[in-house]
Amino acid sequence: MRLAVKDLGKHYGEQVLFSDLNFAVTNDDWLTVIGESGSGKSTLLKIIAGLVDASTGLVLLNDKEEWTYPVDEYRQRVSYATQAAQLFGETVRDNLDLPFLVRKQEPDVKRQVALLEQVELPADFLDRNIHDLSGGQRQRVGVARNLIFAPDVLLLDEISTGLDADTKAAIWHLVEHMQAKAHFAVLSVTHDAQEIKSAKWTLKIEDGRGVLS
Ligand SMILES: Nc1ncnc2c1ncn2[C@@H]1O[C@H](COP(=O)(O)OP(=O)(O)OP(=O)(O)O)[C@@H](O)[C@H]1O
Repeated sequence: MRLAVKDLGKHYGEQVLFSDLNFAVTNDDWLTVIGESGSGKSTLLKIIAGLVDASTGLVLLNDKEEWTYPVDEYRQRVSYATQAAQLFGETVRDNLDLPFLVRKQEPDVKRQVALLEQVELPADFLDRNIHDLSGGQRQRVGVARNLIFAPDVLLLDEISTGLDADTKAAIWHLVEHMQAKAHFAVLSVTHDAQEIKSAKWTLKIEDGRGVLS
């Protein structure tokens, strides 16, 4: 698997966020995306997720442009998690059933419970009403939903912002554990000092350019 960004640029009217971004990620890579507020980090992830159009350049998944994939297939391969996980329906189960339903499969309760346990939520959370969850619990359920089926690329948009240290640790533990098992690539946008400090590979968006280091 290889996801590449080629000469990518984005502007809103006169406002140029970035231009000529070039990089590629492959299995087991973890690229941490940093830069000042407003530099376009979230926009970059949304372009890669297929939610926002680029102004110039290409996003290639396995050498094929992202738009050539059927939308459902692309979303399954390139999974996007945001700061405020959008849960829907009534219960946690509704949310963890979704990845199975879009694949026309019967929900696998064992797998759902295993994922919950990895983010330190007990099995009976499956029947919790989503409105009764704390922010950190919602985020854990959101990330568990992204990882029920391993994607090729996991996009994390400031998912640990505002979370307490235990919740952050539980979520990172799940992502690292699943990456070691399934070998997907991670692109993670963050302002978290600890996360930036421990990053092995970073893309800094600075003055509209991307600097890899
Ligand atoms: N749909 C839109 N229309 C016009 N401008 C937009 C739109 N979406 C984002 N922007 C602008 O693009 C700029 C970059 O936004 P983006 O959210 O990508 O930045 P960011 O680097 O992720 O910022 P932060 O670190 O604060 O989350 C901002 O100035 C924002 O106002």
